[in-house]
Amino acid sequence: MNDSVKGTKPDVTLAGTSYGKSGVRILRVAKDGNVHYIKELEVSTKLTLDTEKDYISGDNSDIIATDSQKNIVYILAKKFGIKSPEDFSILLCNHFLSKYNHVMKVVIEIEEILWNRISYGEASSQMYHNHAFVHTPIYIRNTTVTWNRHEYFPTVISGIKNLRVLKTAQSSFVNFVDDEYRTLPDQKDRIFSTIIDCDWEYMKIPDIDYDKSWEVVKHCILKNFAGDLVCGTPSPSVQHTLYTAEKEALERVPAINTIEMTMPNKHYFAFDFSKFKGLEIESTNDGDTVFLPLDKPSGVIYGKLNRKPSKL
Ligand SMILES: O=c1[nH]c(=O)c2[nH]c(=O)[nH]c2[nH]1
Repeated sequence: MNDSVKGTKPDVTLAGTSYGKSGVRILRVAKDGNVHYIKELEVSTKLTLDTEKDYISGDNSDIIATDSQKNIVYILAKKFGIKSPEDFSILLCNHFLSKYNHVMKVVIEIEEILWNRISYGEASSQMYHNHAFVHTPIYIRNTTVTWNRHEYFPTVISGIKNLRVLKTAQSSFVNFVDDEYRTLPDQKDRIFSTIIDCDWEYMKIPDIDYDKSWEVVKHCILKNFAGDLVCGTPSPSVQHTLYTAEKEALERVPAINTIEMTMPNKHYFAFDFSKFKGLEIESTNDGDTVFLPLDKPSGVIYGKLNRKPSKL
């Protein structure tokens, strides 16, 4: 037999462990008289213990069952409410670390399922329903909070996922490398469409208003993509638009340390009408026109911006 498959006992070391419950779905209703407020979350918990005996020798005596972890999510939500996904994650981390001395690390991941109050009426006299909501899955709000036992405060990462946007003006892409591989002409006026995933990490400080910060980052992304409501804002490339959005987010939310974003370039190419000889259809982007959405391939543009350490 070949040496590499002989039945010798390998010398091994357990290089990493964690265990928990994923897909813990919860809806919490808070009632202020007839006016109800809801939060729906999908939570995942992960614990790392200070022993490995559960893995190595089958001794379960230190295991906090994943079923118990799930129960803790419901009990803390009932007792303390859900202020924001980030605050609730911090609460859960804190609970696991303070209740169980042998828990060394907690990772809580949450995705929020977004509902808006049902409303009727004109914009100026909009009326909002007391207790009926409409699902608004136009993006996903997510967070990952990691707390190591010996750290004073956890690492809080917040994110927005699947934010799909499109604009029909103020996007160009010109002056890129012109060599034997290039077929793409300069595009002075193109469709710009992308599905944004963005994550940002906060400084390790308490009392951050996570809801407000999240809204500001979302606003920075949308504003740097779309610009002024009437005139828009020019985009010379996906790269530059991504950078300006991240830069404004760091300027406007001092508690954010670092921000990263992926903007796939979902291509929409002008349909080529030039082959239809007898139809006299203009084949330019001027005036009304028709585009071909291209599913694949798409460009993938990524950028991460860190705040420079202060010189103080
Ligand atoms: O904004 C863009 N950036 C690129 O890097 C690129 N590459 C490409 O083919 N089209 C585009 N558009």
